[in-house]
Amino acid sequence: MASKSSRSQEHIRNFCIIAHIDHGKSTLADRLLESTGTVDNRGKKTQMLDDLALEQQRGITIKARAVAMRYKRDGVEYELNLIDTPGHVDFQYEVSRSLACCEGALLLVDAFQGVEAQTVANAFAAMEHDLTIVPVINKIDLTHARPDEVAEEMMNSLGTDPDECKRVSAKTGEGVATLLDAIVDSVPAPTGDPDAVLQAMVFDSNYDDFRGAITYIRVMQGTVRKGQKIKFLRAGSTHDVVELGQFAPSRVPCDELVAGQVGYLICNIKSLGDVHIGDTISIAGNDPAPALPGYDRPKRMVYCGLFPSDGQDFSELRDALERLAVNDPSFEFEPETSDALGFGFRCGFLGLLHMEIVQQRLEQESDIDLVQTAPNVTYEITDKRGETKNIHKPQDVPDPGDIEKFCQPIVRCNVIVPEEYIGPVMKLCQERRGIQKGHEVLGASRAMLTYDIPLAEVIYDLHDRIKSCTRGYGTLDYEMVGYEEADLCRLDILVNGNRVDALSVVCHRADADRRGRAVAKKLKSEIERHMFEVAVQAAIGSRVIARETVPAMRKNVTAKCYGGDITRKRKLLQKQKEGKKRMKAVGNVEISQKAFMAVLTDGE
Ligand SMILES: Nc1nc2c(ncn2[C@@H]2O[C@H](COP(=O)(O)OP(=O)(O)OP(=O)(O)O)[C@@H](O)[C@H]2O)c(=O)[nH]1
Repeated sequence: MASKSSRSQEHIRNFCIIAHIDHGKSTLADRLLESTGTVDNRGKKTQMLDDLALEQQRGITIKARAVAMRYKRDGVEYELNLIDTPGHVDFQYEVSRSLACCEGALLLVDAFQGVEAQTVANAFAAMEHDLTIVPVINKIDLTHARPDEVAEEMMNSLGTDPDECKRVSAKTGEGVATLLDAIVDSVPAPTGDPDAVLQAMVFDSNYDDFRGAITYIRVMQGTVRKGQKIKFLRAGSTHDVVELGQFAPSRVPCDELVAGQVGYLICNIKSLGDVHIGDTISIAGNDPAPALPGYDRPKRMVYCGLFPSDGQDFSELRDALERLAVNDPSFEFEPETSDALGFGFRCGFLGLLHMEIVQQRLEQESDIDLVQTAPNVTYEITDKRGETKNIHKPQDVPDPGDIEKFCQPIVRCNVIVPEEYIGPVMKLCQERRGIQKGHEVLGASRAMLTYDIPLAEVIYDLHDRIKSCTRGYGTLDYEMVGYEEADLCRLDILVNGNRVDALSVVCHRADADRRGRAVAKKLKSEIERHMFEVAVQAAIGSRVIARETVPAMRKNVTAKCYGGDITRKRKLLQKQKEGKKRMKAVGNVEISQKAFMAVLTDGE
């Protein structure tokens, strides 16, 4: 039932929960919803803010969610707007848009794990948005909880006051009532003139099969009303407000949302592609409010090829990607043909986890068996004519003679490790061409190492290698810092002189010989013998740097059939014909899809 929301701003608090993965954001959100009576604990599903099937399956929060809670104290009713945000570095842009809609942040740290890489990254992001930070130590019910030490670590690494740290157990609910009072008393009320021209920030969106795009907004100034004509300033599109309201935690329509409030709009928008996170909403008429700062098109950091493992599923894969893009506009895809794998798509993702999640969702929601090529990054190349281009595919890199400047994306990595693993982690980062930028002691025999590392050296397996060389205790967080020139080259693979596009890679010139030899050796072992010698070469431009030879077949495979019964010969030739279907011809050489797979999916 629609209700007029006439909340005065002084009784509104907008805050989010930020933390390292698994430190308890979603569980604490459940407790806050319960303690304010927003949900009763009879009907609730745990982690009710994680509603994407994959979130519940993987136990991680992928999409931000907003919920309005009513909290009564001393006869006054407060509206507490909670935004639960993804903690993973891949979704940093969504975290920053959620922070921009809040005045406060609960900085949650596990009472046993202590400060981790994403704790630091998210705390710095909250400070950049001038949010009031409420330090919270969670899981104090754990046997090995060490809240005093963790409070010390937080002071050393984040400058928080140990006496200000709220100590809670999101599992048992201990300390949650005190935390609610701290939110009311510490987080400032929002400002903004409800009578000014409407200016609202889009901080999230999701797709409802019946109502289309649901746009999450924070009203910065003015008032948005049901039936009003509004404009998305960056997208340039205008829409009528069909429904608006808040989530508590399901949708509760109301007549208006005033400056300071967080809620949702429904405008019969059929595709999430028309809703851009970070966009500004204002009136559709003349003199709209100015666009809010901080809007940024999602930066795809990682690309890979996705191909149906069986050629017939191409159209199914296309339909599945289109369906997924409606609900997750942050990844992009375009058709690509590969002489190795046939028809497929080149996809761009926010990061490695995002790529994994999209691939899993595709395979779950459309049960297509996918082949994924090794992920790579976007390079910035300036040619001899001074023209700079972003290159997403290795085969599009120009020949060496036409390259003036070859730049690669660099990320700043924060690695938090127990002191005994500092040596192995430093060695690993140096092997990945990292430049050390910092070494901070965090107390409790832990340290934070900061390295600038090429993104191409991070995306494939640096996170796993850090986990394995620190027995799982190390944590990694990174953020883009820019592009830097490097001595890079395109390494090509030729079969009897014909370049195999799908096998071209970008690598450091110093690595090219090693990688060329390894790929040539692997491909040689996978290519079947022909009636002639097959030369497998690795080359940089016209310079061959490695060669392997597949010797010619010495005898005719059907020879042993002569004199044998005709059916056996026919069966053998039929088998050969079957085998041919899965072959890709490169010049006069036939290479099996298995051979390409062996090379394409290898991270080397
Ligand atoms: N013992 C104990 N376990 C907790 C507490 N809070 C959360 N947990 C557990 O810690 C794990 C992670 O909790 P989540 O709430 O999913 O953590 P999160 O930060 O939302 O994780 P992401 O959504 O992946 O970022 C779950 O198994 C929770 O049951 C607590 O106060 N005490």
